[in-house]
Amino acid sequence: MNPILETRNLSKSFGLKQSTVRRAARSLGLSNQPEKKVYAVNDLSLTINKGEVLGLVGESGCGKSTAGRMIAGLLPPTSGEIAFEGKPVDSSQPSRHLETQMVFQNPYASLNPRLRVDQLISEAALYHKLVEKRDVPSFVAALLKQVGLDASYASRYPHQFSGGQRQRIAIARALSLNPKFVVCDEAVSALDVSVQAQVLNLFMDLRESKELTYLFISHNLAVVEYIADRVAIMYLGRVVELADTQAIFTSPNHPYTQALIADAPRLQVKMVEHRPVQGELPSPLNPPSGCTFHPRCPRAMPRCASERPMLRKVAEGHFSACHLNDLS
Ligand SMILES: Nc1ncnc2c1ncn2[C@@H]1O[C@H](COP(=O)(O)OP(=O)(O)OP(=O)(O)O)[C@@H](O)[C@H]1O
Repeated sequence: MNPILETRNLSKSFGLKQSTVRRAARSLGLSNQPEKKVYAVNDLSLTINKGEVLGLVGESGCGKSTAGRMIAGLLPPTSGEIAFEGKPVDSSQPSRHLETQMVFQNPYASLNPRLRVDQLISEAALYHKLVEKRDVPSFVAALLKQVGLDASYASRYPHQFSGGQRQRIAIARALSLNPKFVVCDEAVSALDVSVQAQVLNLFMDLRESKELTYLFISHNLAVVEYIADRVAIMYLGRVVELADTQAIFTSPNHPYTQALIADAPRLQVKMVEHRPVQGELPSPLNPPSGCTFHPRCPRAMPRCASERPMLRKVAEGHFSACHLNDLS
C-alpha cells in the first residue's frame, strides 16, 4: 500500500441563503434562530493508493461532487485535512497544487466555446510556465495523440466535435498539467453508452501510460464496476461502505449498497438479490437521526433511529456502517 491521497474527517457545510429581513434580524440580535446549513459531506476519511481507481458512488445529492471538488482543491473544506503524498495540503489556497486535476460531466459546459482546441489545451500550461509559447504546437499535438485525437484538430472549436471527442479534449486539458491524480466527476455520464466504453478505456490506458490515480465519481454502478479497484458508497454525506469492487458487488454488507445493486439491472456480476432502494433521499438540511438510512432501510431496528453506526471492519479490507453487523 502506497497512499497518494488521504483525507481525514473532511467536512463541508453550506449556509443557505436567508431573506434579507431574517439576516438583518439575526445580525441585530432580534432572532435567535440558527442559520440553516446543508451538511453536504461529513467526516470523510479516505485513503487512496497510488495507481488505484477508487469509485465513489451514491444517489444524486449525497455529496459526491462536493467531496471530489474538495479533494481536487476547487472547494475549501469547512473542516478536516487532506494530505497529498504524505504532506498536508493548504486548503486555504484553492489552486494549491497542479498534481490533481478534475474532469467534469459536461464537456459542453467545461470547454470555453470561444477558444480553439490548441488554446484550450495549452492555456493553463502556459500560465504555469510548463511549456514555452514556441513549443505549443508540438505540446498540443502530443496531448491530442494521447487522447486518441488527430493533431489537425488543434485549430478547431469545441462545437465542431461530438460529445465523446469533447470529453477527450477536456481530458487532454487535464493532462496538460501533468497531474498524478485525477478526479473524474460523472466523466462519462453524458455520453452515449458505446462512447462511454471508449472513454473508460482511454482512462484505463492513461492510468497505465501516465501512472495516474483516479477518484472516479459516478452514480452508475456498471461504470464503477468496470473501472474501479475499490468502491466507497456514500449516503447523505457519509461513506457507509468501502471495499474491493468485487466484494461490493458479490457480498455487499450495507442495506443501502444492497438496494443500489438491486437497482442496477445492467450489471454483469449479480450474485445477490435484494429489493431496490425505496423512497426519496431525505433532505441533507434535516437528516434523519441515528443511521440516516433507517427510514428507507427494510431491516431497520429501533436502535438505528437513535444511534449512528460507525464505519468498521467487517472483513479484510471491507468496512461498513451498519448496526446489523452487531447481530452476527
Ligand atoms: N454551493 C452550494 N450551496 C448550497 N448547497 C449545496 C451547494 N453545493 C452542493 N450543495 C448541496 O449539498 C448536497 C450534496 O451535493 P453534491 O452535488 O455534492 O451531491 P452529488 O452526490 O454530487 O449529487 P449530483 O450527482 O446531483 O451532483 C446537496 O444537497 C446539494 O444541494
